[in-house]
Amino acid sequence: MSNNDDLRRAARQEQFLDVIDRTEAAARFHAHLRLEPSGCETVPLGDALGRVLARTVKAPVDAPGFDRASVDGFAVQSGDTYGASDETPAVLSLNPEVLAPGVEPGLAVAAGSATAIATGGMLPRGADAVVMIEHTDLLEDRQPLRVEIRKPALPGQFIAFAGTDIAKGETVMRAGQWLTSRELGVLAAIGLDRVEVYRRPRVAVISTGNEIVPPGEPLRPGKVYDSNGTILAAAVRELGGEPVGLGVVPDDETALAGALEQALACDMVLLSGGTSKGAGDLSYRAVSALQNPGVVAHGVALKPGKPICLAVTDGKPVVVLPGFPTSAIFNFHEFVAPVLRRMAGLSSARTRTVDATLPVRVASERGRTEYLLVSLMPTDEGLAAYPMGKGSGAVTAFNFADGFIAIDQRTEQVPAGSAVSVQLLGQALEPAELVFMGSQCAGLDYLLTLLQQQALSVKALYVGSMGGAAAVKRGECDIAGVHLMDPATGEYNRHLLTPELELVPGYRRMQGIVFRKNDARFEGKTLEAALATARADAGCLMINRNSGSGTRILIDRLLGGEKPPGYAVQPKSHNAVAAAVAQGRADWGVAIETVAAQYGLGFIPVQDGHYDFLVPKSRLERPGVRRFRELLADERVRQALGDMGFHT
Ligand SMILES: Nc1nc2c(c(=O)[nH]1)N[C@H]1C(S)=C(S)[C@@H](COP(=O)(O)OP(=O)(O)OC[C@H]3O[C@@H](n4cnc5c(N)ncnc54)[C@H](O)[C@@H]3O)O[C@H]1N2
Ligand code: MOO
Repeated sequence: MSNNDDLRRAARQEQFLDVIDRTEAAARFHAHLRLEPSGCETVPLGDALGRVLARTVKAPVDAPGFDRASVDGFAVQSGDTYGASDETPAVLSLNPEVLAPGVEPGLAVAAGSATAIATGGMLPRGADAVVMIEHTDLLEDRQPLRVEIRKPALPGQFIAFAGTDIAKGETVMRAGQWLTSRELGVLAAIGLDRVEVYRRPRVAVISTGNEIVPPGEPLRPGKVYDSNGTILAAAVRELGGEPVGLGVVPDDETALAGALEQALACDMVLLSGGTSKGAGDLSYRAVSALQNPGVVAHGVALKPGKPICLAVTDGKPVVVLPGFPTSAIFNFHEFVAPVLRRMAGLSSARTRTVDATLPVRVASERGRTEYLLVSLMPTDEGLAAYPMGKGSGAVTAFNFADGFIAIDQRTEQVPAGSAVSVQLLGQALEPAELVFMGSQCAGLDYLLTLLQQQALSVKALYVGSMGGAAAVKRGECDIAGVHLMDPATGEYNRHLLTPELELVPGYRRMQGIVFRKNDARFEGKTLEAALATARADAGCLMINRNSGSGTRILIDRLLGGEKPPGYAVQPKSHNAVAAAVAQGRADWGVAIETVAAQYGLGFIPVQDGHYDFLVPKSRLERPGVRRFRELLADERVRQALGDMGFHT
C-alpha cells in the first residue's frame, strides 16, 4: 500500500514536456557534441572483424605479385601454336623443369619449347601464353620429351599478370570502411597482419524501473522482462560501439544517480524508461542534474518518442529513451544511431525507400510526426503496406516490420488506397514464397513452422479473420486463415466466399467458457447452469471479445442480449481472455480449449469453431500454397494437430 505522500506524488504531474520539433531537437543535441571518433588503435587482423578502418590503406605489393598461370598445362610462346589442330598439332620440346606454385623458373621458354606449369605457377621468361593440359599429348618416344599442342593459344591466354588484381600503390580501402570478412581477405592478400582501427565508443546501457526483471529470472505478476537492455546493447554493437551493460536500476533516486555516475565513465550513456510524466519516472530527474549544458531537449513532436530526453554533459551524450520497446528502438535509430555512427567513424547510413499503397485507413495524432511500422505484401498492383499497429509497447513489431512510413504532423488520417513511401529497415526486401494473413492460431503456427522447416519462406501477418478475408479478396495474400460464423445460419466461413475464392477446410477448435479451476460457480456445471449462476451473481465478472471476432458472435448468442459486468472489456485474443481469467481480473470468458489448457483453466465446451483457409483460385497451384495444402492433407500432420487439441 502506498502512503499518502507517495499517492499525492503519483497523482500530481511533476514533469512537463516542452515538446519541440524533431529537427530542432537533433540540432540542439549535435551542437554540443564532437561528432568524430575519439582515437585509434592497432589490432591484429584476426581481431579486426566488425571494426572500422581508421587509416586509408594503399597496397604495399602487387597482387598477384608475379605473372601467374591460371590453369594446369604448358607455358609456351603463342606464335609456336598458330594453326595447331587435332590433325596438325604443333610439336614443342619440353624444358627440363616443372613450375609448381612457389617455384621460381630457372629456364626461359625459347621458340619451339614449352615448360610444364601448374595453376598458380610463376610464368617463365619468354612465355606469353599457357595451353591447358587437356589440349596436349605427351610424346615419350625420344629424349628430350616433346609435347603435342592441339589448339592454338592466344597471347596472354590463361595468364593473370602481376598487379591485375591489386596494383602496388593503389588505394584498396578507405578510412571509415566497416571491416567484414571480405575486407579482411583483401587486407590479408596484401600482406597486412595488423590494421589501424578507430577506438570503439563505449556506450553504457541502463534499464530502469522497479518492474523490470533481467531475462532468465522468474516473472511475477506485473513485472516485465528487460528487453530494452539487450536490444540497445546489440544495436550499439551493430553500429561499431562497445556496449557496457549496467543492468537494471530500480526507481530510486540514489541508485539512479550512482548508476549514472558510473555510466559517465563511458563515451555515451543510454537509459531507457522513466522519461515520461508518471509516478516513478525518475530517469529524467537524475539526468536533469547534469551540467554543461545538461538537458537540451525533453519532449519531441514525434510518435513514437514524445518523451525522449536528450542531454549532453562535457561533450558526452546522455539519452533517456522511452521505456516502451518499440519507442526505445525507434528513437535509438532516430537520435542515437547517427551520433554513434560518427563517433565510431562510420559514414552516414544509406536508407532505401520503396513505393507502396496503404490498403487500410490509418488515423494519426495531430501535432506529432508519426512513424508507422508496416509490413509489405506483394500484390498484382505493386506493394501493399500494412500497418503493424501493435503500438509503442510491442517488442515484436520492429522485428517483423519491413519498414515504416512517416505521417506528417498536420495529418489526422491517411485514407485507404493512399500512395506511400516506405523507408526500409533492412537493406533489401525479403521475398516470401507464401504470404498468410488472418487470424492467429497455434495450429496454423505449427503448419507454418513445418513449411519454414522445408526451407519455404513464409510471411504471416495477423490481422484477424475479417482483416484476412478482406485482404485475400484484394489479392494481398495467398492464404487467409478465418473462423467467422454466419450469424444467420450458424455456419462457418462459407459466407465469406466470392467466385474468385476457394475454401480450403482447416480444422475445428472447441470454444467454451474458461474459468479458474475449483471456482464453484462453474466447476462441474453444465453450460446452462454455469451461465445461470454467473448471471445471478452480481460480483461475477466476465471478459468479452472485440466485435468482429467469431468468438464475440458466440458470446452475444450465449448472453441473448444481456450485458453483464465486464462486457465492456474487449480484448482481441484468446490469450488475453485466458490471462485475465487466470490472473483474477475476470472470472469467466470464452476462449478455445487449447488456450484454456495452456493457462491451466477450467473449460466448459460450447461449440466447435471451424478454422478454414480462403485461397484465391488463381493461386491454388502456387508452390507455397500447394505445399500448404499437402501438409493439411498429410495424415501425420493431422494426427499432430489432433494431439494439440485441434480436430480435423
Ligand atoms: N499521461 C501521460 N502518460 C504517458 C505519456 C504522456 O505524454 N502523458 N507519454 C506516453 C508515451 S508516448 C510513452 S513512449 C511512454 C514512455 O514512458 P517512460 O519512458 O516514462 O517509460 P516507463 O513508464 O518507464 O515505461 C513504459 C513501458 O515500457 C516498459 N519498459 C520500461 N523499461 C523496459 C525495458 N527495459 N524492457 C522492456 N520494457 C520496458 C514499462 O514496463 C512500461 O510498460 O509513456 C506514455 N505515458
Ligand atoms: O512516444 Mo510514445 O513513444 O508514442 O509511445
